[in-house]
Amino acid sequence: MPSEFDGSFTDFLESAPGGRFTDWLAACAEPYWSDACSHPFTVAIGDGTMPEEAYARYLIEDYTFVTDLASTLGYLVAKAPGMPAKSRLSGFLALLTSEENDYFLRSFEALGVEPQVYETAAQGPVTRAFSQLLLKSSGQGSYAEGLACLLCAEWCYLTWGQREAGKPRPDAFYLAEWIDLHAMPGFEAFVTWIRAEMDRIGPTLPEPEQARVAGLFRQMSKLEVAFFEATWTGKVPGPEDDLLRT
Ligand SMILES: Cc1ncc(CN)c(N)n1
Repeated sequence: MPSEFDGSFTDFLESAPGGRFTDWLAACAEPYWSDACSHPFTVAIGDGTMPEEAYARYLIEDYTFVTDLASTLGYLVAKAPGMPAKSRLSGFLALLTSEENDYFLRSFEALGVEPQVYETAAQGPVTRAFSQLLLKSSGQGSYAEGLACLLCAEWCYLTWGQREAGKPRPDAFYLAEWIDLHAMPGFEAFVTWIRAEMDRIGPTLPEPEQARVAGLFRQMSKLEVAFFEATWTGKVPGPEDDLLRT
């Protein structure tokens, strides 16, 4: 778990010479970053204690999130500076809209969630806040801002996915495959690439832009916690909830 930090990247380098820009982002997002990666919902995916009802609730919300994530990737493909980055991002977009989409459809069927439910599901307040942040950052913000949001979402899932992959797989295929999708070598390679891309670009940004990028990563981490919390407990947070505040 990174220690909490609230200084600039230059300050961070003074305390951790040679430190990575992405390590600074994670440290600035504490405690939310670690809370997201270790949320009880993620542990229950791997240890076979996940209630079906909570997982169905999660998948319905997450399908709307992943739909907006696909649009986010479209914006990032357009903004990426050259072919190597466009190729990485579009490769992941292809995976999301094929293999991962297929995973959702098979899981909905197994859990008895009808197409009209997941195709027309209204987003709850957390997913709405997520979508606004993702789509605004990648559509109206800079490449670095959109990339910071993508990094947080995928790095968090790689972190818990790899941890849970160290245990025997649960019986339900929808839990076992969700772990595999987030622990497989191709996914790890993609997250390693996003980190390297952010580590390359981040240090070249002016300080106010670095701070904006760190703020987005922190807000995304907060929303990852709120998302797990809402699907785990079934409680819908109101506007007064700290996790929804920017
Ligand atoms: C909320 C959320 N965050 C991240 C991921 C990983 N793509 C996801 N499926 N859902």
